[in-house]
Amino acid sequence: MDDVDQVFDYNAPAQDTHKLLRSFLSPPLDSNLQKSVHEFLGPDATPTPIQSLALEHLLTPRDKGYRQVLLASETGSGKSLAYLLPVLQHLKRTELAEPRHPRAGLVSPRALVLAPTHELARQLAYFAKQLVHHAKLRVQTASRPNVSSLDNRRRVSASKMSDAFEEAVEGEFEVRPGASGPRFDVDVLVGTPSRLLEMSRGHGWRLAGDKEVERERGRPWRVGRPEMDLHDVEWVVIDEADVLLNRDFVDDTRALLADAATARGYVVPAEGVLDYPFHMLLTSATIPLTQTAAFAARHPRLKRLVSPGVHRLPKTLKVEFAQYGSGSKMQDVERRLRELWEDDALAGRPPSRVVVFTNARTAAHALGAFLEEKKIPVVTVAGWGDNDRAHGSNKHLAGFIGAAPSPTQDEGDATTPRVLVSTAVLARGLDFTPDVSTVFLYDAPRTAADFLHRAGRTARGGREGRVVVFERGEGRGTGNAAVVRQSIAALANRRQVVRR
Ligand SMILES: Nc1ncnc2c1ncn2[C@@H]1O[C@H](COP(=O)(O)OP(=O)(O)OP(=O)(O)O)[C@@H](O)[C@H]1O
Repeated sequence: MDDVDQVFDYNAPAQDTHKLLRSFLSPPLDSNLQKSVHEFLGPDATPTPIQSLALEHLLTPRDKGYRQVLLASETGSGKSLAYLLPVLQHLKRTELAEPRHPRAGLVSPRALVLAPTHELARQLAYFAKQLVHHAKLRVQTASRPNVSSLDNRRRVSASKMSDAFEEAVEGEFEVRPGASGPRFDVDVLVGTPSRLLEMSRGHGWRLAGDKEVERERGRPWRVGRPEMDLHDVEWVVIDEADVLLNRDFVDDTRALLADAATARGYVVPAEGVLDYPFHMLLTSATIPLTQTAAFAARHPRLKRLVSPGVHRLPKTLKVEFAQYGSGSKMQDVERRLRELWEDDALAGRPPSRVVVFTNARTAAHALGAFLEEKKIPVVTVAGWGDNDRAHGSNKHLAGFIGAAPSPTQDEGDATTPRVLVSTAVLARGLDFTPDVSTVFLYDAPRTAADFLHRAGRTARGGREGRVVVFERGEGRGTGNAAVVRQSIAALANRRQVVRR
């Protein structure tokens, strides 16, 4: 695991949040949004520090023009609400004022929310839908990965479209504009950069001109019709920005931003300052030093709203270490699970749910199979196609994440999975239910960011949680275990600079 001082920007000054008002009523939030917030979080909910900062700076902006803002705070501190409230309020207030640019048959969103996985996109869309219940905005997900967008040739009537919007409770509805139908207004469209790019450029755009593909098919590749018009985009939110701007995602993310900017008449410079013609919000639980340099070059106006807890573990999270010896590590996991459930039974609690992270996909599958053999029902999600991952809904995560439909089995049923085994694929952004009070790190985390994000799937929203780090207790590998402990201790001790 890396040296935290070398990877995180501890000098990005955090704001002193003590002076900010701690209420969802002030600064003024529209009453319909207030109502939804209180329905969702309870009548006594107060904003978390990052939410106070966002309400203060984004709800009543002091500067004119398009803003570029980074919201950075620890995992589980409510960043989704922090950015959704200002975006939704702005969209509501301007829904009649802003001239739209209708183009028949295309989805025409006013805000894009980008997330690294389909699961997170669906969960965010579900959450946003709860928030606009009274404000009546239209939120949609574009994340369904298994449906070919060429299906869109099927024409959809206007009434079917609006029915489909109503039915899209879980965010499972695929946006399917008709080829010649009316324009397909969406206020907020949530999706992965790759799916959104496909909507902007047409299905299969990446394969255009690929000689090998053409040779295999025996004919030129035909790119599908674009499904989305980006003229009306006023907001782009990049959730988990440290991931979406890292080397795996940055090309797609930047390409989508460029498409939106171009659609709005801006010539995107290859180098130098990027003044996108829309508001850009970035969120992250970590500020990598590598990105600080990139922001300075391309987004010098970027305003950082940083909570003092950024780069830290949630205060309510306990860290434990479990040593394994020369025997089977999988048996150790099984033993720990059974001990946990025995403790739950003794305390009269329902058996806890546990998320186990491995580093490699093969290890996740092996552990999942081992536990199943031991009659412990498991959901394994380590890659494409696992457990219906591709089927366009979060049903495979039922019981583990809030926005998934409730499990159909009886909660006390011994066949209900209480263990989710996954890899990096579910380590980011997902808001696991309070039932997930324990996270196991089966493999030593490779980086400090991996550790923070995996551990941070529990102890969310101020709730208690526990992360158990499996480490080698003897023989080869103990040196690495010592390094991991040092890095975790450094994370606990290191403080963000605070601007007073
Ligand atoms: N003001 C609040 N009071 C109590 N609970 C809250 C509040 N705001 C959000 N929550 C709850 O806290 C949990 C975490 O919120 P959210 O998923 O937005 O965190 P996050 O900061 O985006 O985390 P991550 O960095 O892991 O993506 C959710 O269950 C949410 O409902």
